[in-house]
Amino acid sequence: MYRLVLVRHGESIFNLENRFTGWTDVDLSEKGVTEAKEAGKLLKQDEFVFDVAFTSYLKRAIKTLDYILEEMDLLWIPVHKTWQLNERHYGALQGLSKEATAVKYGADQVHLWRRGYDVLPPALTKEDDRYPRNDVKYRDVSDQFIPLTESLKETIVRVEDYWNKMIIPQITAGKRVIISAHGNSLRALVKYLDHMSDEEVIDLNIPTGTPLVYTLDEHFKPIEKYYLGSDRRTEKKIEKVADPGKIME
Ligand SMILES: O=C(O)[C@@H](CO)OP(=O)(O)O
Repeated sequence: MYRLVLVRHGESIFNLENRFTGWTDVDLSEKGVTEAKEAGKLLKQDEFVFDVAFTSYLKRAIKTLDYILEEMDLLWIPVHKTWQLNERHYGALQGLSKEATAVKYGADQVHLWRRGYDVLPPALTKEDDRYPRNDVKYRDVSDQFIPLTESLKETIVRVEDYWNKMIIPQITAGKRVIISAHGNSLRALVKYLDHMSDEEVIDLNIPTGTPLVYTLDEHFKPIEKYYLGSDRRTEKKIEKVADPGKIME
């Protein structure tokens, strides 16, 4: 049996402003920092220990992990960073207000873009400043993997590939693993681990800064899964992610 902890970064500046984020490299808000530290405290209180950590190339996830590891006095453990755990790329929606987009295109369309399994948000052009090829972080990533937009289905392909090639070998070697990532890259991983259907994943929303603890059998089949901390708070956070600015009303 293995234990695995997944955590979505604490609230970011774009979460606070209710804007589409994707690969935009925004920082944590003040509340996000507090959430990350609280996640670390909860993990320490419940006597979790990690041998290795994985995160994305985006600072909101990296910093969340750092705050957690600092609380646990584990800043020394190896941390693997990868673009493959980045948030789902939101194409030309990145930076736009979710509320204004819902007013312009309708709440149903925005819901489809946000939660439709194989729905692609409008794509960037290669001339756009937001095109990740222009960002030094991705200089070693080959062109075929640099997105102009991404569906959850496509996000799953890169997350699943990294999980199988890089994370599973660590877990089977007996390492205790924590993964700090993003709302949709974690939806991708949870869908894969839980064998969720394409329909079920539409209603899956991952709360910010809340450790999700998995117990997996030797074939990586989940036996148990729960969020650390108060159920009520987690519920409220999930509701907020499902409907950030009450845009579906
Ligand atoms: O904007 C984003 O990148 C994500 C996560 O913050 O938002 P959503 O929950 O709308 O997919």
